[in-house]
Amino acid sequence: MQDGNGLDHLAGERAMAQFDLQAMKVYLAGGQREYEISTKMAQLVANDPVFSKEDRVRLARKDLYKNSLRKAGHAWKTILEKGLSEVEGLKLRHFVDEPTYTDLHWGMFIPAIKGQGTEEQQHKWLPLAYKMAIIGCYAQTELGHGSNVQGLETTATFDPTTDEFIMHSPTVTSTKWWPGGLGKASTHALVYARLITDKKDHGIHAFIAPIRSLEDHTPLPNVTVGDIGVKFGNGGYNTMDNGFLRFDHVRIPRENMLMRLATVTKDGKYVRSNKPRQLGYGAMVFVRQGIVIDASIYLSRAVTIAVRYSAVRRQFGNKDEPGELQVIQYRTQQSRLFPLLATAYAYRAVGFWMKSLYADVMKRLNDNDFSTLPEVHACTAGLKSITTSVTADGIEECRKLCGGHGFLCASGLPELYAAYVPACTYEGDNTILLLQVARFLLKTLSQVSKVRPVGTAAYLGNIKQLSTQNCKVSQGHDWLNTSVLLEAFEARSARQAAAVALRLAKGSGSEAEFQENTPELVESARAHCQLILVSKFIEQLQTGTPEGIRKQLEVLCYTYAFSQLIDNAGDFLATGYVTGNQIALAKEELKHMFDKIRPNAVALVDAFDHTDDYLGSALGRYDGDVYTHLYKGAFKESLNDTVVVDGYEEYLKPVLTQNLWAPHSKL
Ligand SMILES: CCCCC/C=C\C/C=C\C/C=C\C/C=C\C/C=C\C=C\C(=O)SCCNC(=O)CCNC(=O)[C@H](O)C(C)(C)COP(=O)(O)OP(=O)(O)OC[C@H]1O[C@@H](n2cnc3c(N)ncnc32)[C@H](O)[C@@H]1OP(=O)(O)O
Ligand SMILES: Cc1cc2nc3c(=O)[nH]c(=O)nc-3n(C[C@H](O)[C@H](O)[C@H](O)COP(=O)(O)OP(=O)(O)OC[C@H]3O[C@@H](n4cnc5c(N)ncnc54)[C@H](O)[C@@H]3O)c2cc1C
Repeated sequence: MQDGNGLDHLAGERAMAQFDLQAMKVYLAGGQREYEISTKMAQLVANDPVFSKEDRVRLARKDLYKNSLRKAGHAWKTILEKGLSEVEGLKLRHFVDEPTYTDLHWGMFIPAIKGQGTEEQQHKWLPLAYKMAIIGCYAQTELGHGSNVQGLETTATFDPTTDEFIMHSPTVTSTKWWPGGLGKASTHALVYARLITDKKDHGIHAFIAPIRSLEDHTPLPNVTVGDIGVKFGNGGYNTMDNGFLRFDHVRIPRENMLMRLATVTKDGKYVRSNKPRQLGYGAMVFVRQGIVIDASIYLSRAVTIAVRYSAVRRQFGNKDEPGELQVIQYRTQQSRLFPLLATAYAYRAVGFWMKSLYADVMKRLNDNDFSTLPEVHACTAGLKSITTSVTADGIEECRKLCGGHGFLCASGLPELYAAYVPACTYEGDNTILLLQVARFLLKTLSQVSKVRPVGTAAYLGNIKQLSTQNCKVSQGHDWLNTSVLLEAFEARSARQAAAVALRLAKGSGSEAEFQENTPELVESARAHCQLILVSKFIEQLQTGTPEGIRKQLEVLCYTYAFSQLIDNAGDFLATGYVTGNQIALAKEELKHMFDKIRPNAVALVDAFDHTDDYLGSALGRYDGDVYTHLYKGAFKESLNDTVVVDGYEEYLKPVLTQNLWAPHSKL
């Protein structure tokens, strides 16, 4: 059997690297300490058979789910027994690499209580949640409404005679539908419902509703709850018990309404705090900011697989070189693959920045400074939208870049895609989120003469200059100036936003006109987000990047920016800021960047430091021994458990042995 020469090829690839691999690993991990924790947790998971990912795509749903419960339980036990810190625990969960109920418990239930609960409520619920004596989920979406949170129908009606809320699901469409962890695991749900006091509807508020017995896990009286069914793909998101939930006049104590933003008194009086009600959406902001770095991780996994495999795989050849060519040598392969590699790096850098942005807004909120909240909302919503869409498409592109073998589950790519693609929908449908960004841009522009825009919208303060001056690039290397690049992205975004704002301003202000312009609004939001991504990638590079990796990061940064410029050339050209010739010059520069990436490509994906266990891919193996493992893998296929397939006697043999023409066949 041919071993594909994989080992030799990747060793040769690694020898070509022109940067400090270790420094890059530390940079991508977010620092030396994070790197050490990551390495330790990756090994811990890889060496523990309970966390094995083998056969995940072959398990029936019940077994898959039970196995995922086993892993989550074992993860929690490991965290406790080893006394792992929060950061270590999160890393452990990361390497277990399976969506599960604990994600929603730690990722949304707890943050929502922290953000919306009073101190007293936090003291009551958080200790229980921290020791997992209760398991919580985030029950917002209903059968009838997901994006339109204000349209939710579940009611929480206050009964002053008993000092309780009556939770009720009045219609089929009011059934809670989708919450992760709700289906089978949760004991409590954070329910978003319409608050009604004295027949008055005060809109959507959050309530903690016990849903399952803490004794035997059975649903509480008048609670109907279960799993919504099998989802897209094998394995993938099917380890999660997304659930449905209905209440039939279920009573919960008044104190179970989270009362930091609004209160209902014992006698039924509704009192709003002076804090913005948007803080009720805080858990979504928290998760959205985290999704950006997650996008980088998912994309980097797919890119690692595709780059390593492209260096191993050989097809055709040319007269000038002996043997067949590695497919990574082909320009078309590079032009599809290297921008994705650069994108994974870009999202990592921007993800780090998002963390600081989030930390800053939290500090301000604690000091009752709400001034940056709209910008942070626009930023988290927009970047969540762009990065998840690009990553989902990028994983699929990597699958195609691996040719036929990419279609096998052994490549790891189909399952990666299935697990990732719902990110385009959860935490806000990506189009809805871009429309939020567009509304923010319109509002900012409408106030620009009175209020100086700040943060990521600051460039809109220069709208006049950006609308009148054009791009000065006359030779390819003029593009290798970050201010020139940034100005191009700023001008394109400012002009797109101004154009649609002007069109709307000329109209009657009706909702119908707004709707008519939503495609342009979404495009302008995308332009704004692409500007943020490019500018923050540049900014991150300019702040203390170690010498041994700076050059490579610059190459990746230009690759990212040029590919964005070229992929969106239509928009750039339509704004009139750049010319066709300037785009052509950028294309040439991009090819030069590919030449610089090529010798470093394998090392650049090695720097993501994904273990073979975590990647779970025969194509993306570190040693490049692809063919041996694809071949060995086939013998794990259950159809090959017997040499003669089950079903032969009943169904194959009769076909083979009847020896008759089909009665009406003309064959
Ligand atoms: C073993 C243990 C180990 C440990 C394990 C560890 C842990 C794991 C850790 C982490 C994992 C974390 C999470 C899990 C990962 C994945 C998630 C999986 C599940 C997903 C869950 C969900 O999907 S939850 C449901 C999400 N739903 C949505 O996103 C709905 C989208 N819709 C909306 O956001 C809104 O309704 C709307 C904004 C689109 C529409 O609103 P509108 O009707 O216009 O709104 P309002 O009138 O309500 O508001 C308008 C004004 O409010 C501003 N605004 C809107 N949103 C926000 C916001 N989020 N923040 C701040 N401000 C906001 C908006 O701009 C308007 O402002 P103006 O009035 O000024 O214009
Ligand atoms: C795997 C997964 C896990 C989830 N986990 C949770 C959870 O834990 N808790 C929870 O509460 N929810 C959860 N959700 C639900 C999720 O948050 C919603 O599905 C999401 O917010 C989208 O809402 P929707 O399904 O109502 O889509 P819809 O809003 O019905 O979208 C359908 C289509 O209509 C378009 N559309 C809708 N409104 C407009 C508009 N105004 N303008 C233009 N286009 C529009 C959308 O862009 C989309 O293309 C989960 C969903 C998934 C898939």
